[in-house]
Amino acid sequence: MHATGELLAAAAAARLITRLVDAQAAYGVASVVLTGGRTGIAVLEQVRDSPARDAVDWANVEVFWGDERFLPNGHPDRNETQARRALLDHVGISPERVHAMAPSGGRFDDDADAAAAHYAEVLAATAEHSTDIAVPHFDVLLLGVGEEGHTASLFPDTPYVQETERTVVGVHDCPKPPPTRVSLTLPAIQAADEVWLMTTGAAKAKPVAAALGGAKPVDIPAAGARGRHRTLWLLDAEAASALPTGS
Ligand SMILES: O=C1O[C@H](COP(=O)(O)O)[C@@H](O)[C@H](O)[C@H]1O
Repeated sequence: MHATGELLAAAAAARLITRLVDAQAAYGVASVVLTGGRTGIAVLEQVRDSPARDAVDWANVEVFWGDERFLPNGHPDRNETQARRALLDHVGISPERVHAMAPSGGRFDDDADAAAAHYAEVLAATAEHSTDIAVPHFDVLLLGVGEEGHTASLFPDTPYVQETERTVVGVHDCPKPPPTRVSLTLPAIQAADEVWLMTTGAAKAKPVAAALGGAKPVDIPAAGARGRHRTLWLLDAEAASALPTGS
């Protein structure tokens, strides 16, 4: 737990740099799944501004997204646009290693389900053969948490959070704008080696306490986000304020 959101973002950025360096030492290429949201983007800005930033060989980082707001290419609210501005435009990423989810108005026009099916194919194309789910090896998958407990674009009490077959879904009628999104499903998220849930602010205290208190994913989707080897909650004091003392 960190005293402020700013400290949390700086600490998470330092962890992320280390995780990517370690993954590159082990495999040559590291892979990260990015999140949108205020905290997720603040972490990327901190990576950008870190003196340790170029300890990472950015040309050998595969970049994916956990969810996307289904908006036109370059829209300021797209998670991709924000991640590019915060970090990707500032480091020597290989364009072919950046796997963004499709925008609306392009190849798939307004069909978010088709965009999701295409992203599932992108993931399957480099899937690990050692697992039974068609996604690549993800070293670290970053997530935010919404006020009602959503994570990626999986909202409570929806069929999307209960999906067991598909790795990517088009998400409709979201309670938080924009209403149409594309999201990894919980099985895809759970295939990552490490899942880091990062959030700040008093409005997140209740969903954080519920998720860590054993809520069902259908009620609090963040409760279902777990990594194969590690699940890390990175919180500021306000977001941690409803947790039992000593946790
Ligand atoms: O819309 C989204 O919101 C969540 C949480 O965002 P925050 O601003 O409350 O931190 C984020 O995790 C997700 O990627 C994004 O699409």
